[in-house]
Order: sequence, then C-alpha cells, then structure tokens
Amino acid sequence: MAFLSKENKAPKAMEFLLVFLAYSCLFLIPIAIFLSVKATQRRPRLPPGPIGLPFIGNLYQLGKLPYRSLRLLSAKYGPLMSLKLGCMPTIIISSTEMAFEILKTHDLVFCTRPPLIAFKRYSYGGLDIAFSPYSEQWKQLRKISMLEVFNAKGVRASQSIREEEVNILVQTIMRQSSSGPVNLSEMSFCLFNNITAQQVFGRRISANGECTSSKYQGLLRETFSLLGGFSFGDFFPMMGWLDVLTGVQARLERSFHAMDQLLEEEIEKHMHGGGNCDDVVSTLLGLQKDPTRGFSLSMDHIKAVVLDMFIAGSDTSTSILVWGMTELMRNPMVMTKAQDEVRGLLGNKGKVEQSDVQRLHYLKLVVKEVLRLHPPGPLLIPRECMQDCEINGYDIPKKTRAYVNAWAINRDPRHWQDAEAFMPERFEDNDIDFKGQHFQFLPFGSGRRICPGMSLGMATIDLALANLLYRFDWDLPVGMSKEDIDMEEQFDLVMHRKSNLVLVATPVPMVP
Ligand code: HEM
Repeated sequence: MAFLSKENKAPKAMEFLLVFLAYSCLFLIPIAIFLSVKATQRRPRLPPGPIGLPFIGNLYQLGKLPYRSLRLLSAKYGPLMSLKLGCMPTIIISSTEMAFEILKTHDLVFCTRPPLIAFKRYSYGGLDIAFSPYSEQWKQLRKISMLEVFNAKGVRASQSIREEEVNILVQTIMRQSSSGPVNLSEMSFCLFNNITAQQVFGRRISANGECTSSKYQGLLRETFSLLGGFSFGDFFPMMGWLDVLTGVQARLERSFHAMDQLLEEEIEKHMHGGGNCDDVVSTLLGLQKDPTRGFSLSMDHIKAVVLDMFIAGSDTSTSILVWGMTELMRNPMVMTKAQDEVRGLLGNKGKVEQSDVQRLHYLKLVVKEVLRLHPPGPLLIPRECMQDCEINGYDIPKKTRAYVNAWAINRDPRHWQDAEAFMPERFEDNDIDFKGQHFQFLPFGSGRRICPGMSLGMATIDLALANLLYRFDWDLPVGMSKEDIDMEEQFDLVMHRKSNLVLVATPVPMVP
C-alpha cells in the first residue's frame, strides 16, 4: 500500500494537475486566441474624441456653454467626435458634411429623441411632437399638426393675431418710453406668449391691451430651465435616485403639475363652449370626434401639443428678436439701412402690416444673419441613434446620443467669410436659406425633425422687428456706448442674452 502513503499523494496530484493543464492549454489557448481575434475584429471603431476625460468634466461642459467648448474640442478631434457623457455614448457633429450625413443620409436612423427625464415628463410620457421618440404615433401626430396648425393656411389664419399683438407691443413701448428706458427682453417674451396663447386658446394671457407678464411667464421659465438642466438619471441611469436627493425630481413634478393644471382649465373651458372655433385647442378637440383620422387623440395628446407650442415657440422667437435688436444697436450702419428701407417703403402709413413684410428685402437679410450668429437652439434638440450604423468609416452604436452643433456650423470659416462678423449683406447674392436644405446654415434643424413652426415663428419676428424699426428710434441708456453692450449668453434649452436688453425708445412722429 505504498502508493497510498502520505508522501506519495502530493507528487501524484501534481502530476495529474500538470497533465490536465497541458491538455487544457492544447484546447483552451487556441480558443482564447480565436475569441480575442474575433473580439478585436468586432470592436467598433468609434469616432475620435476625449473619451478618457473624467465624466464630471464633460457634464460640467454641458452645464456651461457647451457649443463653444464643444467647438474647441471638435477642432482637435474632428467634426465627428465621440464623448462619454456620464455613461451615455454621445457624438458631436460640427461640420456641414457630417450634419448632412446625420440629418439627411441617415435621417431615419437619427430621428428619435433620447428618453431624457424632463423630456418624458413634459411630453406626457411621449405623447408630444418635440420630445417624444420616433414612432407610428409620433408620425401621425406630426402629420395632423402640420395639416391643421403649422401649414400655410394656419400661418395666414393667425395674421390678424400677429398684427394685433405687435400693435399692442408698440403701444406699450409708446406708453413706457415716456418714463424711461424699456425692457425689450421682457416685452418680447410677453409678445410671443400672447401670440401663442391667442393661437392655441383663442385669448391673451396678459392684462387687456398690455404687453406685460402673466402667470405663464414664470412657469415657462422654470420649464425651460428643467428641460435644459442637468439630471443624474439622464447620464447615469442607475443613479436616478440622486435626483430625488438634489430636489430636481420634486421641482420637475411641481412645475409639470402646475402647468398641467393651467392647460386642463383651458381645455375644460373649451369643452364648455369657451374659446373660438379657429384656435388650436378647438381644432384638436374637433379632431377627437372625427373617426376618419384613424388616430385617437387623447386629452394628454392635446395638452402635450399645446405645451410644445409654448415651449418651442416663445423663447426661441424672443431670443431672435432680442439678439436682432442687440446686433442692430452694435451695428448702427445696419440699423440705419434697415430703418431707411422700412420707412422709405411705408412712408406715413402708420404701421407695418404682414403684407408689407414681403417687400422688406434687407430686413429679411438682417434676420437671417441673426439666425446665423445666434441660433436659439445651438445644439438643436438632441437626437438618438436607433440602430448600429456607420458614418464616415466609424461605427456608431445603437442608442448613441447625437448633438448637432449648429452654432459652430453656422460660424464655420470654411463656409462663411469673416464668419464672426455681423454682415447681413453676405446673404445678398446667394440662395442660402434656413429651410433645412443648406447644411452650412441650420437654425431650424433639418430632416424629419425639422422645426415645424418655422413659418409661424418667422412671420412674427419679421413683423415685430419691422414695426420696432419703423415706429421708434433706438438709443442705449445714458452713459452707455455700443462697446458696453453685454453679449453674454445663457443657455438652457434656448440660448438667449444673459441680461435683459434695456433701450431708450423715441417714437417717430407720423404725419398723416
Ligand atoms: C422662430 C424661431 C424658432 C427657431 C429658431 C426654432 C428652432 C427649432 C429647432 C432647432 C428645432 C429642433 C430641430 C431638430 O431637431 O432638427 C425645433 C423643433 C421644433 N420646433 Fe421650433 N423653432 C422656432 C419656432 C417655433 C415655433 C413658433 C413653434 C411652434 C409654434 C415651434 C415648434 C417646434 C416643434 C414642435 C419642434 C419639434 C419638432 C420635432 O421634434 O419633430 N418652433 N425648432
């Protein structure tokens, strides 16, 4: 029984182990090599980018002026750059060519929105147009809205509303200008909110005959701040509970419920005979009863579309009007030329009407130049990739978030001479337009998700600016020169001036 002796056991076991390892290696090593070769082959070739940057660094940039810092990073890593925002793979697009790839060639792959927490809440869980994912339901809703609200008929139908509200703005400035400088930022926001309210509810939300703030203003500002703000859950999905601790979740719920209640009250009034039959709420309520549509519009759909119009329409338009006046104050020769045009064309008519605006050629160039330098959505609204795809030889995995840096593209020196200068004349002898076909100029985005409110918004901006230039001479407050004008930007969902634009308005006498 010597082989069972204690001394012999260890060498035998060792022998067995060695034989086992030798045989395993024979099979395992080739398998391991095969698998690792396969894995290398399959590893996606991501676009270059500062992947190694600490998470917090990237998130910090998102909360600051991302389009500026992103342009700097893109200059280093290229026009298709990958980032890791928190745990979320992200690409930044910052050239005309890459924007074409994403918004045109691969539009169908990139036409959904990421499921951000505030997007989900304010879209009533994905029932709106702006923040909901791409789906059959979204397509139907966008189609209905295009037919009933945003088309040329809708723009014409709201002409009298625009003219009436711009007139109220002019009267309010007339009254206030006698006692000091006027706050154009506040008034512009009121103007666009009243226009939206008239279009959707059939009534104004400011006091009668005044272009002053209402209870909607504060709620909307809180909504913009939450939609453009930071939530842990959006970047670290497993850490959404931190939003409860930081109070973001509670703020979101409070703001959403307050807004929902206001919308509910308006819709209730319409159901009991309030409103007028042309407004958006009445139109959508009417469609609820139309069985031929093949799409059932719930009450939440209606609220979500109405909220979209306030969110997407008011701050964007305000930002353009205010940046427009800011640039005109910094560029007195452009101001004079634009004023000469409108005053020369209208003489003593007294006010600019919508039908006059078509003839204001230079004014339209001014507005285009404002849109180029100050696009209200500098990164558009984020998109998400719906399936793995290849762009420019790089692999973009499904669920990658995509930000198009329209702000950087609009200032790309390869496409724009003296790109940082305010020069409306640059649009004079070319057909470059903002309708989503010229990818060097993308203030309204492009493709399936292009802004549907473009014509509505532009009609009001042109009319308001034309009247401001026609009816008033403008000066800076005493002691201020054009070099002192504050150009600091603030970016939440929309990029606007950080400080209010306060100017001295002198009414131009009209000789009848
Ligand atoms: C005039 C100033 C405006 C500007 C600069 C502007 C800009 C934009 C931009 C950049 C987008 C995102 C496009 C994309 O993702 O490619 C957008 C989307 C949208 N805009 Fe506008 N917008 C303006 C006015 C309006 C108005 C007046 C309305 C409605 C009354 C409106 C309604 C919408 C809606 C509903 C969307 C979402 C479209 C979708 O996701 O399918 N916008 N807008």
